[in-house]
Amino acid sequence: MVLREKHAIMDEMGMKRALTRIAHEIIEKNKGVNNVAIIGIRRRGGPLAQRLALRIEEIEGIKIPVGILDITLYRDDLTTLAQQPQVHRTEVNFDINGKRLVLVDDVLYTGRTVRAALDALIDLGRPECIQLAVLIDRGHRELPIKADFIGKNVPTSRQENIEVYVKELDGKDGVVIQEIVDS
Ligand SMILES: O=P(O)(O)OC[C@H]1O[C@H](OP(=O)(O)OP(=O)(O)O)[C@H](O)[C@@H]1O
Ligand SMILES: O=c1cc[nH]c(=O)[nH]1
Repeated sequence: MVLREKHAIMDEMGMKRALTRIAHEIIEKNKGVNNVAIIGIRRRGGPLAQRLALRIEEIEGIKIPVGILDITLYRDDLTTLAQQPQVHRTEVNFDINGKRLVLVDDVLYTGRTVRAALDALIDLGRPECIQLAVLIDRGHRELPIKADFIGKNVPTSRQENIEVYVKELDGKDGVVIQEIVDS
């Protein structure tokens, strides 16, 4: 896929502010964070989940459990993936039964990744509820999935791609919109 960068839609400060707002919204919606845990979807949902947990700890003074979910084996395009799927470890080292879970990802597009994540979570236990936080909602849903917490709504065409950069994996923070020149 050949991509041409069009413009930046969020810089480092914008990302920080969006995550701080989402942290406040999570606390408000759950009336505190006593029974709340955060789970990021690999890969970029992981660092975003860690940052949200840190922000919540700064605000509420409570350390909440954080996990990372690998959904590779639950994807509905597994049989059509060009390369062999790379399976990484799911790192959820706490009991999700009865927890109020916040699932975190960088981009929400068709909703298929979140669908797969829900499948993976249900295999781990029975949380009290699952909420969804995403940094970018770019529309074009193909499944009945909706985010509870959104950093930024970005209307896109299908000829575009959203790329989220996080310091932990990419050495910088930011979000850019790219044009798919050739698929
Ligand atoms: O709503 P969807 O249509 O499922 O799209 C959203 C997903 O797509 C991206 O992951 P991708 O599969 O591109 O892998 P990546 O995390 O390596 O970028 C992104 O990180 C989301 O997880
Ligand atoms: O634009 C998109 C669509 C899916 N996943 C991304 O990371 N970006």
